[in-house]
Amino acid sequence: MNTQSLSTGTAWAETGDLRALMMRAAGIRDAHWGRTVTYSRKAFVPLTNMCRDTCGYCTFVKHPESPEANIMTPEQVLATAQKGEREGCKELLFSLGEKPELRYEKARKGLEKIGYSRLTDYLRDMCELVLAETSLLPHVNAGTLTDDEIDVLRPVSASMGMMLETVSRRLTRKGQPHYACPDKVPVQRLRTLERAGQKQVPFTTGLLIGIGETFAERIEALHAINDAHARHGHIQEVIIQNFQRKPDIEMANHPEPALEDMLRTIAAARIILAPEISLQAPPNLSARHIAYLEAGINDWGGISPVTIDFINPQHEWPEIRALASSCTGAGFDLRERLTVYPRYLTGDSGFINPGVLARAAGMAQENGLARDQRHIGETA
Ligand SMILES: O=c1nc2n(C[C@H](O)[C@H](O)[C@H](O)CO)c3cc(O)ccc3cc-2c(=O)[nH]1
Ligand SMILES: C[C@H]1O[C@@H](n2cnc3c(N)ncnc32)[C@H](O)[C@@H]1O
Ligand code: MET
Ligand code: SF4
Repeated sequence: MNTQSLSTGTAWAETGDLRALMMRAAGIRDAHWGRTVTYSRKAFVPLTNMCRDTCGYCTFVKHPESPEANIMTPEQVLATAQKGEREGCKELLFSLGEKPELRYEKARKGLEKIGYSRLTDYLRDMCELVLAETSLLPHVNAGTLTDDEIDVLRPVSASMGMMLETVSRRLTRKGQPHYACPDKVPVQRLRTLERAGQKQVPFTTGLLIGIGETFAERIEALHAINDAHARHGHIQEVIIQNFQRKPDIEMANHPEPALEDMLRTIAAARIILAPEISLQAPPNLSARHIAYLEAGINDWGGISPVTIDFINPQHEWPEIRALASSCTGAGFDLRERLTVYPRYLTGDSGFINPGVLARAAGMAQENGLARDQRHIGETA
């Protein structure tokens, strides 16, 4: 816990000298993670774009009446997974809308047609299919989860995640991005974080920057994440994601966060969070990724050689070799990692279902990812 932030409010990060702040954060990163920056080679499966929420920034979601609304078939899921496998992916990222069947008759019918009454059960079976038919490790990003949903998904996934995004209740009011989004009520997000910890799921979370939150609210969110981690040890990584403007969203005219704002938030995150929590910012969202390294990140998240980023489709993934050479230019080695971090892969960690753990630990050993991840130049 950073006591300075508690005793002097947020001015130390919000208005203090930016260079000094970044250097302090980079020092913490260097001490724990060295000059290595990682990524996970993944294939992306947007299992469904139907969702009971209507976040003002989301371009991914489609109304069930829209001709673009869909649920991927098992054949489509498997085809994407196999394509990923052929390209050397080790992670299968399921990212999807939340509980559409609870709001829309049409979504309920769509699920019924394929034999399910609940999206989570279909997701579970698709994770199982990927485990049975490919070598990939499923990572589940399905938003808020109940105790029961975590129990259902835990045996068939290596790790899970949910962006906390914000702790601001103000953003759920009319006219705000989280208005009428039951899964974006901060207390529900915080409960999911806590449940994942209680159930020992290696967990990814993060902040969405620039949707109307104050700097103080970001600091509050970082402390909430760190406190949950202090209780359970389950937070493997925190993503600092900038809001991306797109023409087809409610927030089409909302400004994107400035680079300085991102850098201050990244540095504050590195200072507040326990050092073993990996700090991630997406490379495809900004041409400014070198500055993110200088502000203290050590990870780029999942990068796909086979699928587009369905959440921010206007941005292409950086070609992995090109990213490697720009990292080298900045004094960093780009290395691959698994979706789940090495500290959860010991037999007695208590995290991860034993079958999936055995597979992940085997993959880590085989590929030299158990500790110090493999250098990109040796793999490509
Ligand atoms: O390509 C993306 N991957 C996203 N990922 C995936 C992430 O890049 C990697 O899959 C994880 O780092 C695990 O390796 C998320 C995972 C979560 O658990 C929670 C939120 C996200 C958000 C994104 C995202 O916006 N775009
Ligand atoms: C998977 C994650 O993607 C994030 N997400 C959704 N829409 C956007 C956007 N326009 N810009 C940046 N991030 C976004 C949400 O925070 C979600 O949790
Ligand atoms: N619906 C989930 C969330 O918002 C995950 C994917 S968002 C495209 O957290
Ligand atoms: S961001 Fe996630 S929860 Fe919000 S509308 Fe999009 S899919 Fe649904």
